[in-house]
Amino acid sequence: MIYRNRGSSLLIVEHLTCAVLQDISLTLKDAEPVCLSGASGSGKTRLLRAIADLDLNTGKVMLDNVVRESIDPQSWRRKVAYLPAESRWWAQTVGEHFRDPASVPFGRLGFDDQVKDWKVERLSSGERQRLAVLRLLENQPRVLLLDEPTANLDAQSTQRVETLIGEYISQAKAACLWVTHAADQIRRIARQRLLLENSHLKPAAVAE
Ligand SMILES: Nc1ncnc2c1ncn2[C@@H]1O[C@H](COP(=O)(O)OP(=O)(O)OP(=O)(O)O)[C@@H](O)[C@H]1O
Repeated sequence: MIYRNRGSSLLIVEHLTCAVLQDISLTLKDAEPVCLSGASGSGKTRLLRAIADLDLNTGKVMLDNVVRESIDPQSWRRKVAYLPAESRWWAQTVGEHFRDPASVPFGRLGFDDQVKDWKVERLSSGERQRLAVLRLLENQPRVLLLDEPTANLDAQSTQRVETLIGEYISQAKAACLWVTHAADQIRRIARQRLLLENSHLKPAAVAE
């Protein structure tokens, strides 16, 4: 991945509290992906969902120094975008889930352009995962909250996703919090690593 500059603080979370986490603070800088790890059930998904304001939570969250409360919830969720581990699909065909399918770089994640005519019901879990990444990026988020985005992918697809997201983060000067357990992936992509343990977030070494 190519990272041009050292980033500046883009998303600031202070004293975030939700159903399963208390008093979590963190800062995400632009163009500096942060990997988040932690045991199963430690609250990684809950943390991402709380930052995206998808679950009830309290605390101060700021994007570009603007507090979350002053941005309407729909815009907030577009700017601070959560990619769930299992994506949701509601229309019949893939293309219907994109605003402008003709401009989506399907080829970057190994699809040809006919994929937009595919029925959603035929998609494998890995195809869903790759298409969900493209759908997320189409909204040009400022912050990417990624919940194990390559969990179902082979090595080549994983590399394609890492490269596409890395380029997006660099070019758009976006921030990224990426949940992963894979040590090799953390070494490839992380500028910083956080570990969620006993409801506390602590820094961890990128290479172990
Ligand atoms: N709405 C909720 N209210 C209360 N507890 C919840 C709620 N949703 C999930 N939990 C519990 O909170 C804990 C953290 O869940 P979460 O999904 O964030 O874990 P995780 O770290 O993402 O785990 P995994 O790596 O297995 O996906 C779990 O014990 C889960 O059962």
